[in-house]
Amino acid sequence: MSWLEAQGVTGFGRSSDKLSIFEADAGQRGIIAIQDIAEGEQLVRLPLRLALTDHPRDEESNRLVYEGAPWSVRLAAKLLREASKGEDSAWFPFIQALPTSINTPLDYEWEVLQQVEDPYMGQALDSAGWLTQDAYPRLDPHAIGNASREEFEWAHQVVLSRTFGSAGEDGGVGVRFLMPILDMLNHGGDQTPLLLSDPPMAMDDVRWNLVAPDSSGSEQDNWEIVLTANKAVQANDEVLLSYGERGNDEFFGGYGFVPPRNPHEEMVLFGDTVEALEWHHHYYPPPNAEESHSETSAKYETVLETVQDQEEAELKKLPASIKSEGFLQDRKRIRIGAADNLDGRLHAAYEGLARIEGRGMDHAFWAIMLRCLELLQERSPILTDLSMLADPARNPEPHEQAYWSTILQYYTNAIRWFDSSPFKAEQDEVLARRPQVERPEILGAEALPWSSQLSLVITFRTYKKMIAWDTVIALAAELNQVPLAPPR
Ligand SMILES: C[S@@+](CC[C@H](N)C(=O)[O-])C[C@H]1O[C@@H](n2cnc3c(N)ncnc32)[C@H](O)[C@@H]1O
Repeated sequence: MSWLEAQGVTGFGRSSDKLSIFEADAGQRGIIAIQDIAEGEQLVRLPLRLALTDHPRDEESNRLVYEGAPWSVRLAAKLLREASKGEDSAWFPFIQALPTSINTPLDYEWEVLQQVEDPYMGQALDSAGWLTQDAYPRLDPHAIGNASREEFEWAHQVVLSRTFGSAGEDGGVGVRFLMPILDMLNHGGDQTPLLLSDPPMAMDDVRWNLVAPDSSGSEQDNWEIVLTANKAVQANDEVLLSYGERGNDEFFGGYGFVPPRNPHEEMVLFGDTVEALEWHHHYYPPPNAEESHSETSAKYETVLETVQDQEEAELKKLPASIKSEGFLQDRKRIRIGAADNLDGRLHAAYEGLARIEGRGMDHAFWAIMLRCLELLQERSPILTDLSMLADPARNPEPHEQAYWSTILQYYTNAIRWFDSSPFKAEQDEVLARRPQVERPEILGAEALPWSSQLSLVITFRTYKKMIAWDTVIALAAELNQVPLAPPR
């Protein structure tokens, strides 16, 4: 704390200040209000020079770290160089306060990770693991303060779970940084009361801003990070910061937690538009059986070109600095979100085909519903997951258990409702057109010992299934074949 004061931090560490660090279960820390806070109050000012930063023009990193290294590797290397200086590092007290172990899925048992069931999350975890494997041997020992592989893995996870980014001039990320105190704030994002499609409430209490010297009003000739209350906070309440409006993959993969009832959660339906069209062709062969192969290809090409032209036009509008290989790859993915949020490209592609093939204009909705049902069929049943989450022997926390019990009831009714609707038989018939694929035998989650890791994995995969079922139900309602929504 005296280090913070010496560095010019105000609003934190003295008995008169309104915020303090608290320690919760399993060594997790957070920030708590120790006095009532009013909305709009400026709470903490942190000089920017306190931050450990990375940006593309950082000369030291450009000299020491291999070309093309991602920002996370550059910042992890910088952290390790400082750590190797011990007490001589200007960041010694900050480094001392970092968690010694960071529990993200990268460290999970293999059996537990098999239960994720989402191939895209699986791929993301593989690439994150591969990135550290690949980076370590490429780093000169000087670049990482002679750190061991384990130390590099630790630093990389620290960076992935604690870095902030400032907005760049072109709309991308400018400077990425690790900042004492700011990095002690836990995430509170948007949260819905029950279903992911319900209206959300913002759970964050504070925001941070980068303030230039002349506009800050402070006497210091320094850029500062200023933490301000978004709303009134009562003494003894935890103070939360939103890490951003993102789907659960980023929270789970990078930070190792799954935010409850996140309205920004998404599920990938296809890797890209080409895959979506191939899938369509398998399930919905041309209505005219006489059609030649080249005629069919020409139709699909036309639709693909139209969608790709739109994609390119959208991409041109985005700042160059965000268009990394990973970003472009990710953008190709076709997702569904909560609240009936369909990817426009998928709808356009299926509607385009329906028009050319003379199918009903509802066809796109039927096809997207079918894809959700297929993905649900490929995974373990949602009701089994919900029964585990609602089981007091597994999930002793009363609020969570009560929530999952209500959700179990809702989806039990919803699935019963769907099964008795006209959609069920029609969609089963189409699904039967495709030969069943042999799937590897994976032990059911019920057979594994319950643990906090397994609980997170089951929670993660359940939210995906909720999104898929919500889409099925929303599309069924849209198609208006059934008069009532499932009872709540
Ligand atoms: C920026 S740090 C926040 C401080 C951290 N709790 C600590 O003890 O140092 C981010 C990490 O905090 C934890 N965390 C943050 N928000 C959380 C949340 N809403 N639920 C559970 N864990 C959270 C996760 O372990 C995450 O990787």
